[in-house]
Amino acid sequence: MLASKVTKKTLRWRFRTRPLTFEEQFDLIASGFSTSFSGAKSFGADNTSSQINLSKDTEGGAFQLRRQMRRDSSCNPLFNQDDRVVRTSIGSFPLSNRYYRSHGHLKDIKDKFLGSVPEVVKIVEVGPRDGLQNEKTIIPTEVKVELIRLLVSSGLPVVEATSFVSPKWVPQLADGKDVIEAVRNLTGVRLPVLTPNLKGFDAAVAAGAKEVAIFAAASESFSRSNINCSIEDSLSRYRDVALAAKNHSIPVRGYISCVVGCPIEGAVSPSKVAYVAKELVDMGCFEISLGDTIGVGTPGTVIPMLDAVTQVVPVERLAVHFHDTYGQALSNILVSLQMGISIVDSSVSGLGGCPYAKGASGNVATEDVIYMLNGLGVKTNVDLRKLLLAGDFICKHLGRPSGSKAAIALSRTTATASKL
Ligand SMILES: CC(C)(COP(=O)([O-])OP(=O)([O-])OC[C@H]1O[C@@H](n2cnc3c(N)ncnc32)[C@H](O)[C@@H]1OP(=O)([O-])[O-])[C@@H](O)C(=O)NCCC(=O)NCCSC(=O)C[C@@](C)(O)CC(=O)[O-]
Repeated sequence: MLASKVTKKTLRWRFRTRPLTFEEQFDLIASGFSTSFSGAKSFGADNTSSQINLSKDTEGGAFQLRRQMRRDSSCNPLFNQDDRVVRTSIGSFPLSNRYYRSHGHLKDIKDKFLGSVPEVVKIVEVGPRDGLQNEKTIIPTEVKVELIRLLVSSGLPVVEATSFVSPKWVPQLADGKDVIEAVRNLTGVRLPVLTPNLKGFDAAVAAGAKEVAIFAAASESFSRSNINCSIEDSLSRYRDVALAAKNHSIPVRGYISCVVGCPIEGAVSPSKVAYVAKELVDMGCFEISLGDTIGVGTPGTVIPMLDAVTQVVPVERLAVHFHDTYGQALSNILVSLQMGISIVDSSVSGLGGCPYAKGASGNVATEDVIYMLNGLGVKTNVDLRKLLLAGDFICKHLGRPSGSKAAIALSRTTATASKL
């Protein structure tokens, strides 16, 4: 054991010859050594190095050992970080992705216990639309545009930018045209917008939108409260939108709200969801996002719903869209992945809710989803560090803490680590 006979000299020797192992690092902490990280190194995974400062109050007083240590990706994640730090309003984030990575043998275990969790998941960021549509105050257009830019720069492949709905119904997104005009030339990302009818579709295309989304519901009452018409009327309206989109070669995504529960009707039958999903696919939607609008679902209700929908729509064309009202979103996402879903909607900092679903709290936070997927070794292309900055940016603007537990914990963990 390292801890029992540790001296300044032996520590120096060990640090010089090789990085400390996982167990040795924990031994050090257990034996009363303090650790902190400092220094500044270049970007890039291969040539970064970390400086670990160790100190211990011994009989002879405190001594410090400072040593440059090559970064070792197999090390304990507590130490597995480079030392660039970003300071934000809610704390300091290490610039490295600070999370507990899966180890090499995970694949076997995953195969055994996690079923068909995909290797790559596409995240559809809905914060600028689903998140901001629910804010009490109107967010300035420049802030929305900057949020989208920050989200895009984090590597998110799809960022739902805004809506072209009636400004009387959703005044928060009345500036959809200005937002799209400002971001339409961003490259390497898809920026869909919500369009409830042909009027919205025409306005979106005129502003430069290259992808649209239509939104139906599996609950009659919710359809009337959200878009002021029955499910059948909405489908007929959406057929017109889908046809117009086809003529413009514009891809259409389809949403279904209330896939497990409705704020007015209660439980929603899986067969109803499957029916609407099939109709949306038949009219030309390339992807269907299944929304638990009021976040009441648990794996117990999500599994039968997905089972019914996957009978009529290929699983690779399905996305899940969970709100975290009851704290069930991540477990619902995990079971969805196990059932073969590989597209997940989420919202930075857990922004959101639906203005026509009373009590619907925020969407699952993108940071929390990425943290979980990173832990599972699932690729997303999203840089968690940059995502944290986007979340910090919007939370600062809104003047409230992040709704992402991972974002809050990462800032706290860093603060604690530097005090150890
Ligand atoms: C669907 C309508 C328009 C029907 O609204 P309506 O009042 O029944 O329609 P209307 O045709 O009688 O139009 C009323 C007025 O709105 C105008 N109008 C009509 N259409 C548009 C348009 N596209 N853009 C701009 N203006 C429009 C129209 O021109 C008219 O203006 P006026 O003559 O009175 O001056 C309305 O109910 C509406 O905009 N609803 C949108 C509601 C909404 O955005 N909800 C949130 C998004 S859904 C969601 O969040 C759930 C989801 C997707 O995230 C998944 C989940 O979580 O479950």
